Amino acid sequence: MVTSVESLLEMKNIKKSFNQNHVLKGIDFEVKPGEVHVLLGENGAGKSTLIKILTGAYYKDFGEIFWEGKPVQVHNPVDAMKLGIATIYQELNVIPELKVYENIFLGREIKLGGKMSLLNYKKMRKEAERCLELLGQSPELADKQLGELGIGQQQLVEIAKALALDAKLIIMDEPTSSLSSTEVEQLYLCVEQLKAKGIAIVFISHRLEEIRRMGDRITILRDGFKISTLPVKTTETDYWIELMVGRALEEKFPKQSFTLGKEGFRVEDLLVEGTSEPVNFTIRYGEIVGISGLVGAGRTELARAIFGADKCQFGKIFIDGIQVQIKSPRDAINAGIAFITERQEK
Ligand SMILES: Nc1ncnc2c1ncn2[C@@H]1O[C@H](COP(=O)(O)OP(=O)(O)OP(=O)(O)O)[C@@H](O)[C@H]1O
Repeated sequence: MVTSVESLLEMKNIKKSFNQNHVLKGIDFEVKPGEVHVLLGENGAGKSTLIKILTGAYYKDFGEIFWEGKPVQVHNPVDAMKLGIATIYQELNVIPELKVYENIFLGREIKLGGKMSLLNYKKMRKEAERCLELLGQSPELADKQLGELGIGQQQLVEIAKALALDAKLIIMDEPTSSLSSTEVEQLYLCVEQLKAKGIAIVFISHRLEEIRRMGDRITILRDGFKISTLPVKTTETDYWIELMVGRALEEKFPKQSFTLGKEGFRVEDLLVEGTSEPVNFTIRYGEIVGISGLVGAGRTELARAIFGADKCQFGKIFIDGIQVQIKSPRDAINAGIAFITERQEK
């Protein structure tokens, strides 16, 4: 008989409610060593709640968790850490003023022993170098001050921290949302190295090309139910989306012919706090204009300034060719501008 690869993690029939809100309604989720397992679902599908149960931030109402085939209880983050579960959050948990190796051992410093409890810097540095090398990084990185590194490298330091803890499963929650394209490539390479060492990765992402490139299997959640677990390579992206949203996709982008109207909105030399370059753009009636940039590039600040929620330092706004003064959201609403904000974190 051919036996399948043993599971690293099995979550069975996991249920969780917050008061009357049944968020997880009996989820099964399995991860094998050395695989990248993607969790996909619309906002509110229950991905974060499932992960928080796994990492000990929440406790399940019902269900079982098996780790390397044995039943386990994860009551708190320390339980998860002891099993070998590490999480890389979007907001990195690092101290810029410290060196890379000090960050890697933050809170778990290696002591020299003896009464003075002095720290064993040499050992920490050496161990940090080993973890960085496992990720394909230069060992010299261990001695750099963390604040001098870009976000991508800081994230790799978080992953090195997970390795120093002997993590067997690393959870990455939207890890590429703050990274430049070069940094994303570096993360892909690092994930390959982790996989080669048998470390499993649970990857939460909405970016379908990224899932296609990195994922081995994908589990799709919808409204607190597990809809399906599929191999990434042999299934179509449209099929994942259908399962995620719960309907067929014939109408994804219905063909339309459309003529754009005249200019309705114009921004001239708008200088927003925190950005160095003034912004200029126009929007015609019937047109959708996207504002793109990495996290921290000033996208939200620009939208807030246009809506009068933040002060802009300089610049002009025109509606139908007439300059308007927007000093508050009330001014913006009176001028016919509405603002749908990004989702508030709970
Ligand atoms: N601490 C909490 N108290 C009450 N309700 C909560 C809590 N945490 C999550 N929820 C609710 O659980 C549901 C699932 O949320 P969850 O964050 O797990 O979804 P998600 O799939 O991770 O979504 P997203 O992609 O937006 O992060 C939502 O309706 C949310 O409002």
